[in-house]
Amino acid sequence: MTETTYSLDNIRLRLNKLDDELLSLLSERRKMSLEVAKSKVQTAKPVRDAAREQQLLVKLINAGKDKYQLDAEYITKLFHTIIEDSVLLQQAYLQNLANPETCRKPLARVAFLGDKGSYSHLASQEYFSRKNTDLIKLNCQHFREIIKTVESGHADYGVLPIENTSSGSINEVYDQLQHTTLYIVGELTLPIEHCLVATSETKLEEVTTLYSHPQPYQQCSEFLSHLPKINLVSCSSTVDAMNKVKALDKRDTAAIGNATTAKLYGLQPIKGNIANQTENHTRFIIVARKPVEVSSQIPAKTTLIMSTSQQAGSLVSTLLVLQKFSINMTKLESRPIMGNPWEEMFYVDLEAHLNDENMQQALAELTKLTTHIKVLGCYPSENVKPTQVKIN
Ligand SMILES: O=C(O)C(=O)C[C@]1(C(=O)O)C=C[C@@H](O)C=C1
Repeated sequence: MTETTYSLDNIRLRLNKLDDELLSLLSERRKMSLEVAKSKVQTAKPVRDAAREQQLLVKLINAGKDKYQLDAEYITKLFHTIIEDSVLLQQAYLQNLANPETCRKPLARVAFLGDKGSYSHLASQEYFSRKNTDLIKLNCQHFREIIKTVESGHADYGVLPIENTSSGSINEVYDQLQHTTLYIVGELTLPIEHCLVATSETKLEEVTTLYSHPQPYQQCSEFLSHLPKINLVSCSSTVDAMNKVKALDKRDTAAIGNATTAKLYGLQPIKGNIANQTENHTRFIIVARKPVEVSSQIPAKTTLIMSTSQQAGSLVSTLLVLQKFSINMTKLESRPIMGNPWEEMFYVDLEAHLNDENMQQALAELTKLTTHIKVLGCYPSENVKPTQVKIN
């Protein structure tokens, strides 16, 4: 019996061709998503249609099982990504129609923390590429500088990390929002994949000095607790940390950062996946001098900042208003008010359009119950929650 010979070169050529066909089909699907968006402009239907997504996923899972021997989990994961892309594309189209002024700008000056390759830079690139906008990058050394650069008109937008799934809220950013005249106009969640990075010769056991921004350091605290002898040197950003490690070129020195960025700065990952949680994500907010209009066809978030009187139950009474108007709160954060010891400012993220009737009524009631209240912004929710399907 003759054995089949498998030529790797030949298989790779066939794979290349097939992958190219997949790309072409994905591009075709994107064009259709845009046609759907145009049809939804005419019919005023919401972008998201959970029933249609259910139907689609069930049909695909069954076809995968019966016709193609593809398992349900694989198909679900793949199509959650495809549908997320379709939703975000449609949202971007509708947002451009709702904001013709900004839509006409193919270039935006964007202020963010750190240099090329910092997580804030990656977030800025992803956010603005979805909007088909090229960036003029304005690197900043700290959060206050980002806010000031936008407030003064030197930048159109600022990108700020606001919370992380491992280390929680970024207090410094919340404190900056207390006094700014800027509005939140968008959000983006970025997966953060921390590695220990160093020069190519460095071994993990040799590392005694770690350069890091405090945030990644906190997010990797469990891994770092197993390296008790390590000394931390605090840096202004992950890129700053990598630059310093590269310049020192010492075998006992490492930084925390992203593997792709490390290569950009001549370093290598020596240990991957070092964050406390495998699902390590950071949510960024985008700030600008003018608020945005949010299309009523897409899910929106509204962020409020408020302070209540120092009486028992005063915070509870504000939360009851949200319950009364069926408004879902996705985050509540409290921060001290500078100069007023023991007084707190509350930041509230709501799943609501500012212009909705129930939101307006809730706002009117909240205004009576609070000593200070301000809308920090109403913006498209870019967190596309995957539709769950029951697989038998
Ligand atoms: O069919 C629609 O209504 C679409 O918007 C398209 C689509 C998809 O990409 O398949 C995207 C979002 C909806 O939630 C459902 C399906």
